[in-house]
Amino acid sequence: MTPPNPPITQVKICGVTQPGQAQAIAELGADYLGINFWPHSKRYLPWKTAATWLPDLPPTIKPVGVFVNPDVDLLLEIADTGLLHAFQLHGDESAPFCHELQRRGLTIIKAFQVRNPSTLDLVSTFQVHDILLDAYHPSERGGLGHTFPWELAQNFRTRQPDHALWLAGGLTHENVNNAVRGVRPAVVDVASGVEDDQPGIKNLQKVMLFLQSARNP
Ligand SMILES: O=C(O)c1ccccc1N[C@@H]1O[C@H](COP(=O)(O)O)[C@@H](O)[C@H]1O
Repeated sequence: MTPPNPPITQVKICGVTQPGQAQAIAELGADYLGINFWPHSKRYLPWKTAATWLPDLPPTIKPVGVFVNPDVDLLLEIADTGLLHAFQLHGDESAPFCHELQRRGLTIIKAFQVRNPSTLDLVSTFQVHDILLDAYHPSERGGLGHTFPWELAQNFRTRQPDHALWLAGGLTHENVNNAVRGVRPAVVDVASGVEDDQPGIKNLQKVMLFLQSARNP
């Protein structure tokens, strides 16, 4: 379980598609590696492909699968392999759906797009320890590089201190410093902010700068 208040904010680099880049990101010291298993994502990687190289990653980096409205049987099949540390859900998954997966032993990170303060009321109906807050978009599911008002994330931290807050949405090496100082999330999560113009291909220099800025706020 992710500690709600780690001494240093942890970092997740998300939407990695190449094993060589995954290795390099692990060596740079990222805490979590996100792989996107949603077929409509620009960063999609089929599970069967990821499963061939996930076992080669060093144990210092924890692989997280990103899903949108996944099929339960697929999740359980993947969970049985033991190759993923956690399941990040970016769709309309209900509270009972998440609770049932947790009952079956899966670690769930439930993502919410923060539209306004009432989003946080919805979050409080989920008994899920790890909560990810991302920017709102009327039709897209994530990975867009948009920020949202971080005061709302700060309010969430104050109101729900026992949750591990994962902060996402438009983070870059230039703004993550302020985000960490202002919000004090357990984890910061970035996809597009460490890329140039090819989704799924990371700029390792940006990854390094992001790690430095997140850890030295
Ligand atoms: O990255 C994607 O393509 C994606 C698609 C569908 C759901 C989530 C996705 N990524 C997650 O979106 C947020 C924000 O990403 P960004 O840094 O603003 O590009 C992050 O949690 C990613 O893991």
